[in-house]
Amino acid sequence: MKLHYIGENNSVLNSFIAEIRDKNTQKDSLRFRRNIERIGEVLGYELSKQLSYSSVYIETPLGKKKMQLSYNDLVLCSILRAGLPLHQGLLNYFDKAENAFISAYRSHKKNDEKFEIVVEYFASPEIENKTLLLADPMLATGKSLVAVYEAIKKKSTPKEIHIVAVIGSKEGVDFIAENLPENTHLWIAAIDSNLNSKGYIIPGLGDAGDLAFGSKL
Ligand SMILES: O=P(O)(O)OC[C@H]1O[C@H](OP(=O)(O)OP(=O)(O)O)[C@H](O)[C@@H]1O
Ligand SMILES: O=c1cc[nH]c(=O)[nH]1
Ligand SMILES: [Mg+2]
Repeated sequence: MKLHYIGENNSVLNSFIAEIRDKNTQKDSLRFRRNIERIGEVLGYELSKQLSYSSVYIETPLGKKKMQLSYNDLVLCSILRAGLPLHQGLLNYFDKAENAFISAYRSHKKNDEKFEIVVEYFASPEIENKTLLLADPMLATGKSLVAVYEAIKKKSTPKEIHIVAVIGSKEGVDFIAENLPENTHLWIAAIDSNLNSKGYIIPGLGDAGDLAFGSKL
């Protein structure tokens, strides 16, 4: 897996990350969602530099200009719920991409901190031999992304995979590197050192799905 740690260098990206982490600013859920969307736009722009390009002539009212345009068949697949604002940010830039949605949630046994990932809903166009962009803001243990990849693999094999994540843990990054194919790229804005006993990223930001859409039962 090739790691692209975009937040490692100073840029405006880190002011969006600071706002989604900040316990006061993140109370504004509209701003939280919009910041995740803006991070999707920045990561999408960086990712676009790795796509395949060919020459195309564009006719202006006054002449012709040869330009390099990407020709990948993109499928943008996001993991519900927290993936939705990140999906919108990516779609703002990759406006011709096809779209897929998949659900993944943590299922806990009673009074147990251990959990397994349940993947249920999967609505997708054909992914075979296409460029798959898999979006989820949080990469904690990495189990959701791997479970989602296994579910997708049962149906089709993408040509290449680009994971787009906002905040990850070192452990989660290592886990997906071990369990996803070699031609996978990870585009990530921030990597934190720790996970707590409940599998939350420390310091992270809390629960991205709840911050974007409210708490669930
Ligand atoms: O790397 P992992 O340990 O698998 O954890 C990361 C997952 O947890 C979050 O989803 P969550 O289960 O909270 O669902 P939600 O988006 O509905 O809140 C997040 O959006 C990831 O999908
Ligand atoms: O830190 C975490 C871990 C999982 N899901 C989140 O939203 N945050
Ligand atoms: Mg959540």
